[in-house]
Amino acid sequence: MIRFEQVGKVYPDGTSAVDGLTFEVGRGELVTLVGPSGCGKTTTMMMVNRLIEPTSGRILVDGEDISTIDPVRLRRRIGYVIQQVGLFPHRTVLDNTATVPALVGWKRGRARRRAEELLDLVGLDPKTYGPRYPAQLSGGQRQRVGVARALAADPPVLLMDEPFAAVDPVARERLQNEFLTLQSTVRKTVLLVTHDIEEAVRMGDRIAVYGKGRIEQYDRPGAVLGTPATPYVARFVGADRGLKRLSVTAIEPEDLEEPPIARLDEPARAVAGRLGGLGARWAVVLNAEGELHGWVAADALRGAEEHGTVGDLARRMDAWVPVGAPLKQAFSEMLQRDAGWVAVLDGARFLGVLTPAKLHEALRRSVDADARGVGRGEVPFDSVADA
Ligand SMILES: Nc1ncnc2c1ncn2[C@@H]1O[C@H](COP(=O)(O)OP(=O)(O)OP(=O)(O)O)[C@@H](O)[C@H]1O
Repeated sequence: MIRFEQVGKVYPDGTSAVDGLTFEVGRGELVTLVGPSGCGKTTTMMMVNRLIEPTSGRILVDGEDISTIDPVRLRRRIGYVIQQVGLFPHRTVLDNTATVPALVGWKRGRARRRAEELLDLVGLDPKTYGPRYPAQLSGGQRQRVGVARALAADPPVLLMDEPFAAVDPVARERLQNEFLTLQSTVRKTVLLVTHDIEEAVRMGDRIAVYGKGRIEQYDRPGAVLGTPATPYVARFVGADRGLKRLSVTAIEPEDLEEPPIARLDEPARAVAGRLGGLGARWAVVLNAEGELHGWVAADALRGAEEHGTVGDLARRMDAWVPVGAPLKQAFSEMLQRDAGWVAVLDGARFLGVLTPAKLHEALRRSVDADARGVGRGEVPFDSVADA
Protein backbone atom coordinates (compact mmCIF):
# COMPACT_ATOMS: atom_id res chain seq x y z
CA MET A 1 0.00 0.00 0.00
CA ILE A 2 2.80 2.44 0.97
CA ARG A 3 6.24 1.58 -0.30
CA PHE A 4 9.49 3.41 0.37
CA GLU A 5 12.29 2.66 -2.08
CA GLN A 6 15.75 3.92 -1.08
CA VAL A 7 14.25 7.18 0.14
CA GLY A 8 16.55 9.91 1.41
CA LYS A 9 16.09 13.50 2.51
CA VAL A 10 18.82 16.09 2.76
CA TYR A 11 17.48 19.49 3.88
CA PRO A 12 18.75 22.61 2.05
CA ASP A 13 21.12 23.39 4.95
CA GLY A 14 22.84 20.05 4.37
CA THR A 15 21.20 18.12 7.24
CA SER A 16 20.64 14.54 6.20
CA ALA A 17 17.39 13.58 7.97
CA VAL A 18 16.93 10.09 6.53
CA ASP A 19 18.89 7.94 4.16
CA GLY A 20 18.19 4.76 2.18
CA LEU A 21 14.77 4.06 3.69
CA THR A 22 13.23 0.94 2.20
CA PHE A 23 10.13 -0.57 3.71
CA GLU A 24 6.55 -1.37 2.94
CA VAL A 25 3.29 -0.92 4.83
CA GLY A 26 0.51 -3.34 3.89
CA ARG A 27 -3.09 -2.36 3.28
CA GLY A 28 -4.96 -2.04 6.57
CA GLU A 29 -1.75 -2.33 8.56
CA LEU A 30 -0.82 -0.02 11.44
CA VAL A 31 2.90 0.67 11.50
CA THR A 32 4.51 2.68 14.27
CA LEU A 33 7.69 4.66 13.65
CA VAL A 34 9.56 4.94 16.91
CA GLY A 35 12.91 6.41 17.87
CA PRO A 36 14.60 9.24 19.75
CA SER A 37 14.10 12.89 18.92
CA GLY A 38 15.59 14.01 15.63
CA CYS A 39 16.00 10.55 14.09
CA GLY A 40 13.81 11.35 11.08
CA LYS A 41 10.37 9.96 11.94
CA THR A 42 8.39 13.10 11.12
CA THR A 43 10.40 13.68 7.96
CA THR A 44 9.51 10.13 6.86
CA MET A 45 5.84 10.68 7.52
CA MET A 46 5.61 14.11 5.88
CA MET A 47 7.13 12.77 2.70
CA VAL A 48 4.08 10.52 2.29
CA ASN A 49 1.70 13.44 1.86
CA ARG A 50 4.34 15.54 0.11
CA LEU A 51 4.57 18.20 2.78
CA ILE A 52 8.26 17.36 2.41
CA GLU A 53 9.83 16.15 -0.84
CA PRO A 54 12.48 13.42 -0.76
CA THR A 55 15.86 14.22 -2.30
CA SER A 56 16.42 10.62 -3.41
CA GLY A 57 14.45 7.45 -3.97
CA ARG A 58 10.71 7.22 -4.44
CA ILE A 59 7.52 6.54 -2.52
CA LEU A 60 4.61 4.59 -3.95
CA VAL A 61 1.06 4.67 -2.64
CA ASP A 62 -1.10 1.91 -4.06
CA GLY A 63 1.56 1.28 -6.69
CA GLU A 64 1.60 4.89 -7.87
CA ASP A 65 4.75 7.02 -7.58
CA ILE A 66 3.48 9.93 -5.49
CA SER A 67 5.81 12.45 -7.14
CA THR A 68 3.53 12.15 -10.18
CA ILE A 69 0.33 12.85 -8.20
CA ASP A 70 -0.89 16.38 -7.64
CA PRO A 71 -0.21 17.07 -3.91
CA VAL A 72 -3.72 18.38 -3.27
CA ARG A 73 -5.29 15.33 -4.84
CA LEU A 74 -2.86 13.09 -2.97
CA ARG A 75 -3.73 14.66 0.40
CA ARG A 76 -7.41 13.95 -0.10
CA ARG A 77 -6.53 10.28 0.06
CA ILE A 78 -4.47 10.73 3.20
CA GLY A 79 -5.84 11.72 6.60
CA TYR A 80 -3.41 13.58 8.86
CA VAL A 81 -3.55 13.77 12.65
CA ILE A 82 -1.00 15.86 14.51
CA GLN A 83 -0.14 16.31 18.16
CA GLN A 84 -1.53 19.79 18.59
CA VAL A 85 -4.59 18.72 16.62
CA GLY A 86 -4.72 21.95 14.62
CA LEU A 87 -8.45 22.52 14.94
CA PHE A 88 -9.80 25.86 13.73
CA PRO A 89 -10.56 27.75 16.97
CA HIS A 90 -13.41 29.82 15.55
CA ARG A 91 -15.29 26.95 13.98
CA THR A 92 -17.50 24.53 15.85
CA VAL A 93 -16.51 20.94 16.42
CA LEU A 94 -19.00 19.84 13.78
CA ASP A 95 -17.68 22.30 11.19
CA ASN A 96 -14.11 21.32 12.03
CA THR A 97 -14.97 17.68 11.46
CA ALA A 98 -16.72 18.45 8.18
CA THR A 99 -13.76 20.44 6.84
CA VAL A 100 -12.35 17.89 4.43
CA PRO A 101 -15.66 16.60 3.01
CA ALA A 102 -16.63 20.24 2.42
CA LEU A 103 -13.27 20.91 0.74
CA VAL A 104 -13.69 18.00 -1.61
CA GLY A 105 -17.07 19.36 -2.65
CA TRP A 106 -19.61 17.34 -0.68
CA LYS A 107 -22.97 19.06 -0.28
CA ARG A 108 -23.32 20.77 3.09
CA GLY A 109 -26.02 18.40 4.40
CA ARG A 110 -24.05 15.30 3.47
CA ALA A 111 -20.82 16.68 4.95
CA ARG A 112 -22.56 17.47 8.24
CA ARG A 113 -24.21 14.06 8.43
CA ARG A 114 -20.85 12.45 7.83
CA ALA A 115 -19.28 14.65 10.53
CA GLU A 116 -21.99 13.63 13.02
CA GLU A 117 -21.42 9.99 12.20
CA LEU A 118 -17.68 10.35 12.75
CA LEU A 119 -18.05 12.23 16.06
CA ASP A 120 -20.27 9.42 17.24
CA LEU A 121 -17.67 6.88 16.12
CA VAL A 122 -14.94 8.51 18.22
CA GLY A 123 -17.22 8.61 21.25
CA LEU A 124 -18.39 12.23 21.19
CA ASP A 125 -22.14 12.79 21.15
CA PRO A 126 -22.65 15.13 18.15
CA LYS A 127 -25.61 16.85 19.82
CA THR A 128 -23.57 17.80 22.87
CA TYR A 129 -20.18 18.40 21.32
CA GLY A 130 -20.97 19.34 17.72
CA PRO A 131 -21.93 22.96 18.53
CA ARG A 132 -19.01 23.56 20.90
CA TYR A 133 -15.77 25.31 20.03
CA PRO A 134 -12.38 23.59 20.45
CA ALA A 135 -11.53 25.69 23.52
CA GLN A 136 -14.57 24.17 25.27
CA LEU A 137 -13.16 20.64 25.06
CA SER A 138 -10.62 18.69 27.10
CA GLY A 139 -7.30 17.75 25.49
CA GLY A 140 -8.49 14.18 24.98
CA GLN A 141 -11.74 15.30 23.40
CA ARG A 142 -9.88 17.63 21.06
CA GLN A 143 -7.68 14.72 20.05
CA ARG A 144 -10.75 12.66 19.21
CA VAL A 145 -12.08 15.49 17.05
CA GLY A 146 -8.70 15.47 15.30
CA VAL A 147 -9.11 11.76 14.55
CA ALA A 148 -12.74 12.22 13.44
CA ARG A 149 -11.71 15.02 11.12
CA ALA A 150 -8.90 12.97 9.60
CA LEU A 151 -11.31 10.10 8.93
CA ALA A 152 -14.15 12.25 7.63
CA ALA A 153 -13.49 11.91 3.91
CA ASP A 154 -12.78 8.19 4.41
CA PRO A 155 -9.18 8.28 3.19
CA PRO A 156 -7.50 4.87 2.82
CA VAL A 157 -4.30 6.15 4.47
CA LEU A 158 -3.89 7.84 7.84
CA LEU A 159 -0.75 9.59 9.05
CA MET A 160 -0.58 10.25 12.78
CA ASP A 161 2.26 12.29 14.29
CA GLU A 162 2.47 11.79 18.07
CA PRO A 163 -1.34 11.84 18.16
CA PHE A 164 -1.68 11.04 21.86
CA ALA A 165 1.35 12.87 23.24
CA ALA A 166 -0.48 15.98 24.45
CA VAL A 167 -2.81 14.22 26.91
CA ASP A 168 -2.17 12.76 30.36
CA PRO A 169 -1.14 9.08 30.65
CA VAL A 170 -4.58 7.82 31.72
CA ALA A 171 -6.40 9.59 28.91
CA ARG A 172 -3.65 8.49 26.55
CA GLU A 173 -4.16 4.81 27.28
CA ARG A 174 -7.91 5.22 26.81
CA LEU A 175 -7.44 7.04 23.50
CA GLN A 176 -5.01 4.38 22.34
CA ASN A 177 -7.51 1.64 23.12
CA GLU A 178 -10.34 3.54 21.49
CA PHE A 179 -8.28 4.09 18.41
CA LEU A 180 -7.39 0.40 18.19
CA THR A 181 -11.08 -0.52 18.43
CA LEU A 182 -11.88 2.03 15.77
CA GLN A 183 -9.05 0.73 13.58
CA SER A 184 -10.38 -2.81 13.84
CA THR A 185 -13.52 -1.59 12.06
CA VAL A 186 -12.15 1.06 9.66
CA ARG A 187 -8.91 -0.83 8.80
CA LYS A 188 -6.96 2.14 7.48
CA THR A 189 -3.36 1.90 6.41
CA VAL A 190 -1.75 3.85 9.24
CA LEU A 191 1.69 5.30 9.87
CA LEU A 192 1.96 6.48 13.48
CA VAL A 193 4.97 8.39 14.78
CA THR A 194 5.85 8.17 18.45
CA HIS A 195 8.94 8.40 20.61
CA ASP A 196 7.31 6.16 23.21
CA ILE A 197 8.28 2.51 22.81
CA GLU A 198 5.31 1.41 24.96
CA GLU A 199 2.93 3.13 22.58
CA ALA A 200 4.76 1.69 19.56
CA VAL A 201 4.50 -1.83 20.94
CA ARG A 202 0.87 -1.48 21.93
CA MET A 203 -0.40 0.06 18.76
CA GLY A 204 1.72 -1.34 15.96
CA ASP A 205 1.07 -4.41 13.84
CA ARG A 206 4.70 -3.75 12.97
CA ILE A 207 7.26 -1.32 14.39
CA ALA A 208 10.02 0.53 12.60
CA VAL A 209 12.71 1.30 15.17
CA TYR A 210 14.73 4.29 14.01
CA GLY A 211 18.36 4.96 14.67
CA LYS A 212 19.83 8.18 13.33
CA GLY A 213 18.23 8.65 9.91
CA ARG A 214 17.63 4.96 9.25
CA ILE A 215 15.54 2.00 10.31
CA GLU A 216 17.42 -0.39 12.58
CA GLN A 217 14.67 -2.99 12.77
CA TYR A 218 11.29 -3.44 11.13
CA ASP A 219 9.24 -6.25 12.56
CA ARG A 220 6.29 -7.32 14.70
CA PRO A 221 6.35 -5.98 18.29
CA GLY A 222 6.93 -9.43 19.74
CA ALA A 223 9.95 -9.99 17.52
CA VAL A 224 11.46 -6.57 18.29
CA LEU A 225 11.11 -7.20 22.01
CA GLY A 226 12.18 -10.84 21.83
CA THR A 227 15.07 -10.62 19.40
CA PRO A 228 16.31 -7.06 18.98
CA ALA A 229 18.28 -6.89 15.73
CA THR A 230 21.11 -4.73 17.06
CA PRO A 231 22.52 -3.66 20.43
CA TYR A 232 21.06 -0.22 19.71
CA VAL A 233 17.54 -1.65 19.41
CA ALA A 234 18.05 -3.72 22.57
CA ARG A 235 19.03 -0.55 24.46
CA PHE A 236 16.16 1.40 22.99
CA VAL A 237 13.46 -1.13 23.84
CA GLY A 238 14.91 -1.26 27.31
CA ALA A 239 15.97 -3.82 29.84
CA ASP A 240 12.36 -4.37 30.89
CA ARG A 241 11.33 -5.62 27.49
CA GLY A 242 10.06 -8.82 29.10
CA LEU A 243 7.47 -6.69 30.87
CA LYS A 244 6.58 -4.87 27.67
CA ARG A 245 6.08 -8.24 26.04
CA LEU A 246 3.15 -8.76 28.42
CA SER A 247 1.32 -6.11 26.40
CA VAL A 248 1.73 -7.90 23.08
CA THR A 249 1.36 -11.55 24.04
CA ALA A 250 -2.21 -12.78 23.74
CA ILE A 251 -3.72 -15.31 26.14
CA GLU A 252 -4.21 -18.59 24.32
CA PRO A 253 -6.38 -21.49 25.47
CA GLU A 254 -3.35 -23.75 25.94
CA ASP A 255 -1.93 -21.33 28.52
CA LEU A 256 -4.74 -22.08 30.90
CA GLU A 257 -5.04 -24.25 33.92
CA GLU A 258 -8.24 -26.24 34.36
CA PRO A 259 -9.19 -26.20 38.02
CA PRO A 260 -11.94 -28.43 39.41
CA ILE A 261 -15.40 -27.12 38.61
CA ALA A 262 -18.54 -27.08 40.71
CA ARG A 263 -22.07 -26.03 39.80
CA LEU A 264 -24.06 -23.64 41.97
CA ASP A 265 -26.83 -26.19 42.60
CA GLU A 266 -24.59 -29.17 43.47
CA PRO A 267 -24.72 -30.56 47.02
CA ALA A 268 -21.88 -29.00 48.98
CA ARG A 269 -20.72 -32.14 50.72
CA ALA A 270 -20.50 -34.17 47.50
CA VAL A 271 -18.26 -31.49 46.01
CA ALA A 272 -16.18 -31.43 49.21
CA GLY A 273 -15.61 -35.17 48.75
CA ARG A 274 -14.63 -34.72 45.12
CA LEU A 275 -12.16 -31.93 45.90
CA GLY A 276 -10.70 -33.98 48.78
CA GLY A 277 -10.08 -36.83 46.36
CA LEU A 278 -8.26 -34.47 43.99
CA GLY A 279 -6.33 -32.79 46.78
CA ALA A 280 -7.75 -29.47 45.56
CA ARG A 281 -8.27 -26.53 47.92
CA TRP A 282 -10.85 -24.73 45.81
CA ALA A 283 -13.06 -25.00 42.76
CA VAL A 284 -14.38 -22.58 40.18
CA VAL A 285 -18.16 -22.23 40.44
CA LEU A 286 -20.30 -21.96 37.32
CA ASN A 287 -24.02 -21.30 37.04
CA ALA A 288 -26.51 -23.53 35.22
CA GLU A 289 -25.61 -21.85 31.92
CA GLY A 290 -21.93 -22.68 32.38
CA GLU A 291 -21.05 -19.04 33.05
CA LEU A 292 -18.59 -17.93 35.70
CA HIS A 293 -20.13 -17.26 39.09
CA GLY A 294 -17.09 -17.36 41.36
CA TRP A 295 -15.22 -19.85 43.48
CA VAL A 296 -15.61 -21.93 46.58
CA ALA A 297 -13.06 -23.16 49.15
CA ALA A 298 -12.87 -26.88 49.94
CA ASP A 299 -12.71 -26.05 53.68
CA ALA A 300 -15.98 -24.16 53.52
CA LEU A 301 -17.66 -27.03 51.68
CA ARG A 302 -16.54 -29.55 54.30
CA GLY A 303 -18.24 -27.50 57.00
CA ALA A 304 -21.49 -27.22 55.03
CA GLU A 305 -24.94 -28.10 56.38
CA GLU A 306 -26.21 -31.49 55.33
CA HIS A 307 -28.41 -30.26 52.49
CA GLY A 308 -26.42 -27.18 51.68
CA THR A 309 -25.50 -26.40 48.09
CA VAL A 310 -22.38 -24.96 46.58
CA GLY A 311 -24.37 -21.78 45.95
CA ASP A 312 -24.70 -21.19 49.74
CA LEU A 313 -20.95 -20.98 50.14
CA ALA A 314 -19.67 -19.75 46.79
CA ARG A 315 -17.99 -16.36 46.61
CA ARG A 316 -18.29 -14.09 43.61
CA MET A 317 -15.28 -13.65 41.38
CA ASP A 318 -15.31 -10.70 39.05
CA ALA A 319 -11.71 -10.99 37.88
CA TRP A 320 -11.91 -12.28 34.35
CA VAL A 321 -10.42 -11.50 30.98
CA PRO A 322 -11.40 -12.59 27.47
CA VAL A 323 -9.25 -15.15 25.69
CA GLY A 324 -6.98 -13.32 23.23
CA ALA A 325 -6.54 -10.35 25.59
CA PRO A 326 -2.92 -9.44 26.35
CA LEU A 327 -1.24 -11.18 29.29
CA LYS A 328 -0.76 -7.73 30.80
CA GLN A 329 -4.52 -7.38 31.25
CA ALA A 330 -4.66 -10.68 33.14
CA PHE A 331 -1.72 -9.67 35.30
CA SER A 332 -3.24 -6.32 36.06
CA GLU A 333 -6.59 -7.95 37.03
CA MET A 334 -4.76 -10.25 39.44
CA LEU A 335 -2.90 -7.35 41.03
CA GLN A 336 -5.92 -5.11 41.23
CA ARG A 337 -8.08 -7.75 42.91
CA ASP A 338 -5.25 -9.27 44.89
CA ALA A 339 -6.19 -12.65 43.38
CA GLY A 340 -3.96 -15.65 42.71
CA TRP A 341 -5.80 -16.43 39.51
CA VAL A 342 -8.00 -14.85 36.93
CA ALA A 343 -10.73 -16.57 34.90
CA VAL A 344 -10.47 -16.60 31.12
CA LEU A 345 -13.70 -16.53 29.15
CA ASP A 346 -14.61 -17.04 25.53
CA GLY A 347 -17.67 -14.82 25.21
CA ALA A 348 -19.65 -15.94 28.27
CA ARG A 349 -18.13 -19.44 28.28
CA PHE A 350 -15.59 -20.28 30.98
CA LEU A 351 -12.37 -21.68 29.49
CA GLY A 352 -9.98 -21.97 32.41
CA VAL A 353 -7.84 -19.86 34.70
CA LEU A 354 -4.53 -18.11 34.40
CA THR A 355 -2.23 -18.21 37.43
CA PRO A 356 1.05 -16.35 37.94
CA ALA A 357 2.98 -19.55 37.16
CA LYS A 358 1.03 -20.09 33.94
CA LEU A 359 1.50 -16.47 33.00
CA HIS A 360 5.25 -16.78 33.41
CA GLU A 361 5.21 -19.94 31.33
CA ALA A 362 3.22 -18.28 28.54
CA LEU A 363 5.70 -15.41 28.52
CA ARG A 364 8.67 -17.77 28.30
CA ARG A 365 7.09 -19.73 25.49
CA SER A 366 6.43 -16.54 23.60
CA VAL A 367 10.09 -15.42 23.95
CA ASP A 368 11.24 -18.86 22.87
CA ALA A 369 8.85 -18.98 19.92
CA ASP A 370 10.08 -15.61 18.67
CA ALA A 371 13.71 -16.62 19.01
CA ARG A 372 13.01 -19.71 16.92
CA GLY A 373 10.67 -17.94 14.50
CA VAL A 374 7.81 -20.37 15.21
CA GLY A 375 4.32 -20.02 16.68
CA ARG A 376 3.90 -20.15 20.45
CA GLY A 377 1.80 -23.32 20.20
CA GLU A 378 4.80 -25.10 18.70
CA VAL A 379 6.99 -24.59 21.75
CA PRO A 380 6.65 -27.54 24.13
CA PHE A 381 5.75 -26.73 27.71
CA ASP A 382 8.57 -28.77 29.22
CA SER A 383 11.21 -26.70 27.41
CA VAL A 384 10.28 -23.65 29.44
CA ALA A 385 8.64 -24.95 32.58
CA ASP A 386 11.81 -24.69 34.69
CA ALA A 387 13.10 -21.51 33.15
N1 LIG B 1 13.42 22.14 7.72
C1 LIG B 1 14.53 21.57 8.18
N2 LIG B 1 15.75 22.03 7.86
C2 LIG B 1 16.86 21.45 8.32
N3 LIG B 1 16.88 20.37 9.10
C3 LIG B 1 15.69 19.85 9.47
C4 LIG B 1 14.45 20.40 9.04
N4 LIG B 1 13.45 19.67 9.56
C5 LIG B 1 14.02 18.70 10.29
N5 LIG B 1 15.39 18.79 10.23
C6 LIG B 1 16.36 17.91 10.86
O1 LIG B 1 16.19 16.59 10.37
C7 LIG B 1 16.39 15.64 11.38
C8 LIG B 1 15.15 14.76 11.51
O2 LIG B 1 14.03 15.54 11.96
P1 LIG B 1 12.60 14.92 12.22
O3 LIG B 1 11.71 16.03 12.59
O4 LIG B 1 12.23 14.10 11.05
O5 LIG B 1 12.90 13.96 13.46
P2 LIG B 1 11.89 13.23 14.45
O6 LIG B 1 12.44 11.88 14.59
O7 LIG B 1 10.51 13.36 13.96
O8 LIG B 1 12.12 14.05 15.77
P3 LIG B 1 11.08 14.46 16.95
O9 LIG B 1 10.73 13.18 17.65
O10 LIG B 1 11.91 15.37 17.80
O11 LIG B 1 9.94 15.13 16.29
C9 LIG B 1 16.71 16.43 12.65
O12 LIG B 1 18.10 16.47 12.78
C10 LIG B 1 16.16 17.80 12.35
O13 LIG B 1 16.87 18.79 13.04
